[in-house]
Amino acid sequence: MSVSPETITIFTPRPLNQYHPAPRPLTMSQHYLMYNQTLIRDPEVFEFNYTPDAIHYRDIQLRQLAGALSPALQGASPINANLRGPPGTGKTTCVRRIFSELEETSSCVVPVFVNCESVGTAFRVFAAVFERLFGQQPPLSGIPLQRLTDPIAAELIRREAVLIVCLDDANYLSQTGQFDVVIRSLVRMYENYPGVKTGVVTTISDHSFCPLTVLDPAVISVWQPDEILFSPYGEDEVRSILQDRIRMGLYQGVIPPGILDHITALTMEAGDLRVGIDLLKHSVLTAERDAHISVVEDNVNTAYETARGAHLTLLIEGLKPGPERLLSHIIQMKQEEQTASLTSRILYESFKETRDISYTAFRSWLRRLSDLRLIDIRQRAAKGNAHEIELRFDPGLMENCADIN
Ligand SMILES: Nc1ncnc2c1ncn2[C@@H]1O[C@H](COP(=O)(O)OP(=O)(O)OP(=O)(O)O)[C@@H](O)[C@H]1O
Repeated sequence: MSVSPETITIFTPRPLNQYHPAPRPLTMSQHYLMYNQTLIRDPEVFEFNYTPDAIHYRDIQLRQLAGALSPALQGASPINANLRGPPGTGKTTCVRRIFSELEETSSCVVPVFVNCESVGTAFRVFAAVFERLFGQQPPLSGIPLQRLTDPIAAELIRREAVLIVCLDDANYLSQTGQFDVVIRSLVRMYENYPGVKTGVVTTISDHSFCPLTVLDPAVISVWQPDEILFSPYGEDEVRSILQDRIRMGLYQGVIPPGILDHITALTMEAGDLRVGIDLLKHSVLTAERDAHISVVEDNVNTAYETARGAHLTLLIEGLKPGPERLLSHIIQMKQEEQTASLTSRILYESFKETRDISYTAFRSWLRRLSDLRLIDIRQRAAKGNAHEIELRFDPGLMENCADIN
């Protein structure tokens, strides 16, 4: 929420220019902030679930998603959509935007957003739908799913409404073995409850997760989603998105151009826009703490250490047990310096001694670690198919963040 001059009180942050009384000559003390000054105009802008007004570089994807869901506005079943792309490429942001437009446009569309990382079962998915429709949690847990789907279907029919559920980070449902049952229960609802219309939007950032391998053919034939692809942002795109956040969230001049370049470079290195947004926030807080009126490189570097650790911990915690064990193995080999250069073949041979694993599964776990930018896989020049494996961060730091071994 932005601060307007009318709402300023003694306890609310004031724009910087109100702290510089014009008549007094400039002194060194005016280059430093008072205890209650802030460089942040709108803290909301840096919250992780903030939906920006302008979603740049995603016009095509927004149109595709809107096109798939728009039949719901006429009371018809929407087309299911599957949004795929690496973390931080704007999938969730695009869904939230289209969902809020649907809600503004029609009361006969009920969009429900479910974060599958925290909601891992069909029961909890339908409990979220129940809560959205009735404004309260279902009375019981541990009851048959039908005790939820019956009232949900009746309410949808009563309202003549179309239900659209977004399963954000849907790949997590496969960890609990619930992907098939959740998709099946949603897309085939019309069979048990004639007249009910539903649509499903899935977002998937795990490159190695292929829904078709875990879905029953009978579910696949009804699900049939439009595939919407989200490619990683280039450096100029990252800079411009961050620039936009700066304009919305900070006072003018707080991030000098050279500092934005530095933050952009670090964001590209981390491979996730979230790191850049987090860096902006933490660099500014560090600058405030040091009583600067603009961010300096040291503030960014200090903030980067914190942001990088937090980001790494989140990434590693989100891994499935298989890739996590493989990462742990790579860290161990790197720390023990068993080999000057670690090729995928050497790694496979060594990892295979610890567990029975096919080369195909190994390659897919390796690819997952690379997609998350935890490792680099580089083709070795003039060495046929040999690939070299590098950790993207210091092994000690990775071990600390993951607490794995
Ligand atoms: N095109 C964009 N314009 C402005 N902000 C963006 C854009 N794309 C992403 N963001 C911001 O980057 C952050 C991460 O985006 P988002 O959560 O949508 O990514 P995601 O692809 O869903 O990631 P994940 O797969 O990890 O869930 C959010 O703060 C979001 O506001």
